[in-house]
Amino acid sequence: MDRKKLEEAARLIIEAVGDDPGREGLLETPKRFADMMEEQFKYCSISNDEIAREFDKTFESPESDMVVVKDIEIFSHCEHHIALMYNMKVTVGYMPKGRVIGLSKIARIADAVSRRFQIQERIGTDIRDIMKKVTGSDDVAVLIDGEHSCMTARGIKKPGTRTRTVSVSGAFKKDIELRKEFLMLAGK
Ligand SMILES: Nc1nc2c(ncn2[C@@H]2O[C@H](COP(=O)(O)OP(=O)(O)OP(=O)(O)O)[C@@H](O)[C@H]2O)c(=O)[nH]1
Ligand SMILES: [Zn+2]
Repeated sequence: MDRKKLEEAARLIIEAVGDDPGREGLLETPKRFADMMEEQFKYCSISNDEIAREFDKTFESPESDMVVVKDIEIFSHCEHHIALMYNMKVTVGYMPKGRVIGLSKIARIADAVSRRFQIQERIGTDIRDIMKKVTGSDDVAVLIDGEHSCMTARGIKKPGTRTRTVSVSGAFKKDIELRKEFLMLAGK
């Protein structure tokens, strides 16, 4: 990431809104802003294939049906306003095909794809597609429930409004009973 540009951008924003980047309280703000951007947008230039390789660790497992990891808390930034998406809970389900992924890796994948300019729908499809690559299973379902500050704190200002999105593939798309079972286990 280009830290110099990030620091310059922060200075320009401070000036543009009419404050003084030279006053004491703001002196270190460009550096802090660059730190924050590096942290929160770490995966902007890292592809889904690379994320899949980073978290590609699976274990042999006896035959099992659905695995569901529920309520993984994430946050992200909408690509339209760079506003915060917050109080987001991600639930991921899949049908293992002989090997299972370490549970923490599912949360790591959800966390990684959130560190980009995003829309909620794409967070879901990114997680689904990476899960397919890592587990070798086509049967993956992702449910996300979240709040968008661009809708709750600015613009139309409707606090409490939540958005739910579902991204499914394979058997979860074809088999309505399986999809219902996932939503039941997801507890929504
Ligand atoms: N589908 C989708 N839309 C999103 C997401 N995050 C933000 N948006 C929407 O992106 C849209 C951008 O609309 P524009 O009309 O270009 O921007 P705007 O004039 O600031 O819109 P308002 O929010 O209505 O004031 C808004 O309707 C946002 O609510 C998301 O994750 N998914
Ligand atoms: Zn927005």
